[in-house]
Amino acid sequence: MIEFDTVSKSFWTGQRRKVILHNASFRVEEGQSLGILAPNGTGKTTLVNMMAGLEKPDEGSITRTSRVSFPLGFMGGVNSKQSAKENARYIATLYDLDPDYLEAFCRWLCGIEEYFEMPVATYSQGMRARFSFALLLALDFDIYLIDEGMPATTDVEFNRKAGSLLRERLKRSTVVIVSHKPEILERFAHRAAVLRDGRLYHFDSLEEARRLYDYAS
Ligand SMILES: Nc1ncnc2c1ncn2[C@@H]1O[C@H](COP(=O)(O)OP(=O)(O)OP(=O)(O)O)[C@@H](O)[C@H]1O
Repeated sequence: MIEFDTVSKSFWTGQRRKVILHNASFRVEEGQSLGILAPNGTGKTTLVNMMAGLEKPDEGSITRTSRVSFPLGFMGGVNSKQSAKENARYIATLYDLDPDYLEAFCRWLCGIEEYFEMPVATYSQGMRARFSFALLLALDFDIYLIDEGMPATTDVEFNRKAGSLLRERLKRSTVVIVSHKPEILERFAHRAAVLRDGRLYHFDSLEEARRLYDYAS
């Protein structure tokens, strides 16, 4: 479970206070995937980062009682001076996994050949995305956080392998996905919320959420 209790978050832009969340209280229970619709720039990434524990609220508290993933696509936990191999082996120790397994899994899924032994700083954006996606798939979480849908890389083989693994994983996990496109949420969640002017409006169905979203856009 992830629980937000009277959470507020805003940023000072130098001219005004940009409110992301105002006094929000809600829960994400295991088994109840949630899609959050929000226009660009309204705070999707900030919200997901707070759920992951990467960003702190200004006020209120966030409690996690499940294993919550880092956001799909997040590279913050990867040391770019080290290779994918070194990163994978180190991250395995943090999650109490067999380093040989994590290394072999990421090597197989990424398909980045000799770059697997080179510093992550030398990778293309696509190679980085593949590596972080592989790490997320190698680890087992109860709740997966997805910012703007599945990152489609330009590598067809990777998309095929990672896409089918992710779909399998998500069948038995809970997903929180934020997006500005309702059609992206459809594949993952039935319950939905709309983030608007710092407030989260919750609905039992995506259709209802979509009505408010379309109306207010
Ligand atoms: N550290 C910060 N300082 C000031 N403003 C910030 C900071 N982080 C985010 N913002 C602003 O807060 C707003 C929400 O940012 P966020 O990245 O969460 O939105 P988003 O909905 O994910 O955006 P996008 O759809 O464009 O990726 C944006 O206007 C952004 O410029």
